[in-house]
Formats: sequence, structure tokens, C-alpha cells
Amino acid sequence: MRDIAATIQPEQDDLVRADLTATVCVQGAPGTGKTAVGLHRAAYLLYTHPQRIRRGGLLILGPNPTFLSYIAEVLPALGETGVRQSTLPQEIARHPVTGTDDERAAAVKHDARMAEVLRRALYARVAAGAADSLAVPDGSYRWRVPADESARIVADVRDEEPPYTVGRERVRARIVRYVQDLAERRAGPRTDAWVRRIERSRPVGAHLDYVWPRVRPEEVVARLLGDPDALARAADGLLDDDEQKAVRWPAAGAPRSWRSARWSAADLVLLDEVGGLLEHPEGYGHIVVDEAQDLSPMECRAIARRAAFGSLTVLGDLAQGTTPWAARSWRTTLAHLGRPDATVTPLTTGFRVPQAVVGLANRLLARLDVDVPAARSPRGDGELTMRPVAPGEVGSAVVDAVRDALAREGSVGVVAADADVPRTRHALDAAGIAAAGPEALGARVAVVPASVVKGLEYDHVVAVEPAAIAEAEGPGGRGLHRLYVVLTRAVSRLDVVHGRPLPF
Ligand SMILES: Nc1ncnc2c1ncn2[C@@H]1O[C@H](COP(=O)(O)OP(=O)(O)OP(=O)(O)O)[C@@H](O)[C@H]1O
Repeated sequence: MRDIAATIQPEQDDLVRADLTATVCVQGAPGTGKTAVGLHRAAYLLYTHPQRIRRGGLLILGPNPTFLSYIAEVLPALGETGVRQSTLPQEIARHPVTGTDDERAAAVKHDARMAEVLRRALYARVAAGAADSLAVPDGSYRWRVPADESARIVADVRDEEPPYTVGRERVRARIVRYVQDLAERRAGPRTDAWVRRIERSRPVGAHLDYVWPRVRPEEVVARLLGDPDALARAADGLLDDDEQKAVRWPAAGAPRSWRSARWSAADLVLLDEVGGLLEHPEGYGHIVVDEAQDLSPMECRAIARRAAFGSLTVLGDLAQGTTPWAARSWRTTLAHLGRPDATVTPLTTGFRVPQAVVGLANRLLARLDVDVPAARSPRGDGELTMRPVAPGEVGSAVVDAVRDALAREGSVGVVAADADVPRTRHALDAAGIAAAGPEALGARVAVVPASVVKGLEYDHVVAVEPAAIAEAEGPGGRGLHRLYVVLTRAVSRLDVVHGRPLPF
């Protein structure tokens, strides 16, 4: 990855210089410069609208910390000007992740229907009426707000759909207004100080705590996941019994209170959703989202909340979607991002990957269940080497491939299924080849788990046992998509070492 200012192509430049208010979505084949476009767009917006960007803030979201340290080197100026580079989990982390979900639970929690389930769970706390009338002592008077009057106020405020916390204060203000009218009719004009006193009076507070209680996101989510009845009510008609069962905390392991809950990564997304219902988060003036195809509907909503008054640059490749909820159409993702009408622009000229490698990757692309334009490469240089070997000889073939690469200039990325990483490192160690992990930027040889290679590139890539890389995603997983990512990381040479048949 390098600064592309000198060689930027017209179609890339149009995206970089799109108006600040425009949300752009780029469907770009591997190596077509999506990340480069996103970073240059950030720099361009900062340069042309310094005040607005500094006021609202600019956020760049990447898929993982390794990727972030990698892009931080490209346009270092961004780091100095208050651009925030982060991952979505970092952005929404209210708690450390200490819990886990099985696949089924995670899939339900990331589903768009959870937004409505959570909204119902939160508003289940607002009393539909049934409160006693409110009596507010005031010197020798006692002002009374009848229960049906209070219920009407609550219903009106609910219809107006303000954020929950604003709603509570609105109910308070209207109750006090009602009391003030009573008082003024009987005893003449009231002062501001009187109004403040009534607002803060104990009976008004207690009434409010009954009809529109103060609440934390943790309480709402813990109640929903921990109380089967609460879940059944909130999920009625939205989640079926199996789905409810999947997300419920098992009775035996349920925490006693939300304070001792062990939140999973998906729970943090739920907490963020409730947080957004309570109060609108402070937004950014612009958000660049890289690898956006991997976002779940609920994650998209978390981003949309932070861009309520700003615009987005949405970058991704449907063919590289590897999460269980990865997008199959940009329209759906854009709708969850709150920008259903944004234009989707394809980029198809791959700058990273030479023709020989693109040919192999496009063969695999044809097997993927997504409809995206294939990449073309203008580069006739580069090499593709296939090394079929006996299953027991993969380690030594990897060593040979790395030695071949080391005879040339450039970085070497040895990419293996996560479970094969220790074995691969061991083979290199035994051959006296020093290899770092993916986080050591600038290392000559890195052994990289397939799960973190997205967005990265190496001059020479040695892809280790493609069948294992694909299988690692599990049955029904996006194994071939993962493999497609791996096969498209090479800037000049790709060496495919396999002891088993290729899975495509
Ligand atoms: N106009 C250009 N001229 C020269 N090189 C370019 C140009 N655009 C992009 N590149 C280079 O191509 C490589 C790939 O770019 P980048 O990582 O932005 O692609 P990407 O679309 O995000 O890829 P992927 O989806 O595979 O992660 C980088 O080395 C980048 O510097």
C-alpha cells in the first residue's frame, strides 16, 4: 500500500472528491484501491472542509487492529489531525468482551429484527397507566394530577418518539406544566424558582420513576436475555421459539444482576442499540467504513447512529464477505446504514494483483454466490506457481516457496488456516527462516492466519493448503470467500502449496 496521489485514476479521483454531503459506496474487486480511495477521501475532506470536519470529527473504521496499524502508515498526516482510526468493536465497547456466543446466538443478535425487540424491551418499562394520581404538596396546597392525565401525557410523548431520556424529561416538564396551570388558576403566577422546585420535588420524581423510569442499557439487555417471559413479550411475532432459546442465557448460568453479566461481542452491539434509543450518540461529520461487506445489520445501525448528520464512504467487496452475516447486496447494507439511495460505484481495475493471479482468483469468484464484476489487471508482470505435493510434504514445500521468494526483493506473507499457523511457523523455524506475525509491519517474512489477512498485501504470498483455509470456516461458512481473500493479497507473486486437491 502506498500513497497513490501520483497515479490516481479518474474513477478513483471522482470518488475521492465527491461532495462532503454525498454518501458513496464502492464495490471494488480486490486491489482496486478501495482502501487507498477511502484514505485519500479522508485527506481530501479534511483539506477542503477543515472546520466542518474538525467540528464533527472524521472516523475511519477498519476490520481489525492489524489493518489499522497498516493503514496508519499510508497517510500519517491523518493521525495528526484528529482523524480517529478504529474498529467498530472498539467504538462501541462499553465493557470488555468476557462472554461468548455460539454461532446461532450471534446470528440472531446481529439480525435486524433485534432492533425492534430491543425497542419493545426498553419501552416495556414505560407504564401504560395504572399509576395512582400524583399529589404534589405546595405550601398549604396539594396539587393533584389524575392518573388518566399522567397516562395521556406519557402516551403523547411516546407518540412523539423522542430518545428515551429526552422522553422522560418531556414527561416531567408536562406534568409540572399541568401542576403550574392548576396553581396559577388558584393562586396567580408562579416564578421560575417555583417551577424548578416542583420539577425536583420528591413526589414528581417518584411518579416519573414509575411511569418512565431511568434505565441503563445493561438492565434492558440483561433482563431481555435473562428473563424468558420478558424475551417472549418483546420478541412476540419477531423471533420464533428456537431463536429465543438461542439467545437466552441458560437459567443455571444466568448472572444475578447485569453488573456481573459476561458480555459477548454481539451483546455489545445490543447494548449500543439500546444506548442509541436512550440518547442519540454524538456523531461524526464523516465516517469511512472499510470492508463494509462484513457488517451485520445491527452493526450497520451502530454506524448509522454515529453518522446521523454526516455522510459515509462505504468501501467493500461482496466477494470478500466472510462473516456469517456478510452482505449479499449493497442495497440491504446501505438501507441498514440509513442511506438506501446511495449510489454504488464499481471499481474493477486491480492495481495490486498481477494478471496471472487475477486469473486464478476469478476462477474461484465464479464459484461464489455473489453477483459482482470480476477484477481486471493491467499488469502482465508477476507469477503464479502451483505446488501440488504429497500431504506430508506441505511443510517442506512451504519452506521451498519462501526460499524462492527470499531470493527476490520484497515482503513475504505465508498465509495459512489459523489452525495451521503453529505448524507452518515451526517448519520455517526448523529451516532457519525467521518469521514474524502479521502485526510486525515491515518484517521480511510474516506468517499470517487467514482470518486476519483481509485488507493486507505482501509482495510474495505463499498460500498454504487452500482446502484447509476454506474448511476452517465450518460447514455452511464462507470458506471459499475466505480463500478468495487469501489468493488476492499478492503484489507480485503467488505460490499455492497444496497437499490436498484445491477446493475449486
Ligand atoms: N491508482 C493507483 N495507482 C497505483 N497503485 C494503486 C492505485 N490505486 C491503488 N493502488 C495500489 O493497489 C494496492 C491495493 O490497494 P487497496 O489496498 O486500496 O485496494 P483494496 O481495493 O482496498 O483491496 P482489497 O479489497 O483487496 O483489500 C495498494 O498497494 C495501492 O497502493
